[in-house]
Amino acid sequence: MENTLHFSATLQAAASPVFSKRMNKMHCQSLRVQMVNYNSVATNLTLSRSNRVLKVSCEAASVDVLEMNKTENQAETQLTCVMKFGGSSLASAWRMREVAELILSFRNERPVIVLSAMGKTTNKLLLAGEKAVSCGVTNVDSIEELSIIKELHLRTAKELGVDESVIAKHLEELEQLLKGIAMMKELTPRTKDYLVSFGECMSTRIFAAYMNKIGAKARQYDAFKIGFITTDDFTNADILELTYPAVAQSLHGDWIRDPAIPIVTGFLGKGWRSCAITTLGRGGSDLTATTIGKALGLREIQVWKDVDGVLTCDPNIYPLAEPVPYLTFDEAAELAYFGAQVLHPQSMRPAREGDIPVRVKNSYNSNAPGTLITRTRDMSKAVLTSIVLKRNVTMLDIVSTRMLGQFGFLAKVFSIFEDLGISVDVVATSEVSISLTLDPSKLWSRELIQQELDHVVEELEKIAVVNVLQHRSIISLNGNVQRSSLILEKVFNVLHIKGINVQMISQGASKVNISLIVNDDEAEQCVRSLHSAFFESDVSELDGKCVSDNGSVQLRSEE
Ligand SMILES: Nc1ncnc2c1ncn2[C@@H]1O[C@H](COP(=O)(O)OP(=O)(O)O)[C@@H](O)[C@H]1O
Ligand SMILES: N[C@@H](CC(=O)OP(=O)(O)O)C(=O)O
Repeated sequence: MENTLHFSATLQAAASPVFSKRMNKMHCQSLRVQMVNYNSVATNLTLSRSNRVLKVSCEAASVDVLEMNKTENQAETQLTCVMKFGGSSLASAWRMREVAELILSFRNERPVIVLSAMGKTTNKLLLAGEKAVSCGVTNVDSIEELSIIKELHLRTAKELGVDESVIAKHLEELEQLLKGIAMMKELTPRTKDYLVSFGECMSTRIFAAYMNKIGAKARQYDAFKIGFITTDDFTNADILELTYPAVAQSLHGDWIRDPAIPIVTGFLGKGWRSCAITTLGRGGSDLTATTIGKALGLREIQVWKDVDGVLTCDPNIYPLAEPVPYLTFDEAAELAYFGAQVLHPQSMRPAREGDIPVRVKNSYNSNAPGTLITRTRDMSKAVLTSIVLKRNVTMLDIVSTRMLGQFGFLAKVFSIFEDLGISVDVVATSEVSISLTLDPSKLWSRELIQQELDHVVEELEKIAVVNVLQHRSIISLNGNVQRSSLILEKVFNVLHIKGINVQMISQGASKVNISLIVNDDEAEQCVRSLHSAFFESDVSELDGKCVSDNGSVQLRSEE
């Protein structure tokens, strides 16, 4: 019945709703799939992607086979994984060398590489842009950040033995752009995106040239030229569905025709109406990586950082933070959403949709196991997984001016936020009042603009008394909410001893998160104490004990 010839085929899935549906069900969004067993074009296709055989009997009579090549070696016809390296992994020529070595050490992988800008280049480009607004055209040459960016990239190219010409045009264009900004005396979100794109465009060009120089055939890609189609929300664009088939076609098509390691710019896209360069929000290269993973139906997505994986809390707040070995997509999304800088908040979505494991690894310590993020994990022993702090949050206490028993109050409040396009983070309600925090992450600066805040308050005051409380922090406790009583008991023990007053508390419907709102100036100390209580002691032993001033657990004093 089935023969075992291996074919690489390009299928026009859009032509067949039945087939598209099946492909979605298999989490195989890629239009290019590998047919392992093949009966006829019209019936009973059995498909596989990389090592996983996805046996699907498909009666898709209208599948169009656009292209079919018989391949002798099935193993080499597909890219296998995506490896993303952030700015922290790529800060210098030395780091680029190490990263190249690391990539090549995975002999059995055929990876797609996604790179961010080198080191702190994105921040420097933004600063240069801000200075250009007010410095005058003739002074653009002397903007310090421009000189630092030029020097870093030229020195890196030189140290790697790569011809400077690979970035010369970009450096020239960058200076022209800054002169344009100086002339216009304004830096719009659209211009900001064009400005920061130079970081990724240059890092990928230097790296691809270096890989070729050392004999590893590589091909550079600008994401905005290979089908990363986004909304036109400059500085925080969303990836559109069209992206998946387009990116799969570009990368897989080139790979089949002429295999070379793809080196893709992270963070960047192309606005579907404007056709201008957009960015996916700070840290957006993680999202580029997971998008490629889903588009190509890859086996694994690796994000390489400068820490041993996702940690139990931000190591900048508490250096004793430890790696979390396993997370679910939902847990990782929650902790990213609540401010853990280690992952982009939207990046888990494509991985979850494609059911592709994400591994967070340390490019400075590749032997560390890192964190594996998958659809499900064993939660039987999990209590608290991580603690995340989001600072400088604005909280609103909104009390209805009407009597008890009035209906429609909540609906009115939320319709005001909807109308003003402001999203709300944490909410707690009673019948006549609502406390909530406003989500600053939609905005480039991650801070709510005062004008917007004034506008919200003005609208809310038509129906309520509003108290604005600024400089608050959200401490988000991610873990097994099935054990919320145990978690809360320990939390309140710690906070009571520390004399910290919780101003609001919310247990999300997501069942992985409990959020506490405290004053900004108490928040870090609070995280440290909670970390000591939960991670530096055996939680099963915590019953009957409490947490001392330094956060360690001891017997209750009255016992
Ligand atoms: N819970 C956490 N786990 C790991 N890292 C965290 C966490 N919270 C904050 N971080 C910070 O995130 C950094 C890694 O993220 P990022 O700077 O975006 O890396 P990259 O530039 O390599 O993508 C770490 O160096 C660490 O300081
Ligand atoms: N360079 C961009 C995109 C990015 O993802 O960077 P990183 O991977 O270094 O966080 C930024 O700084 O936001």
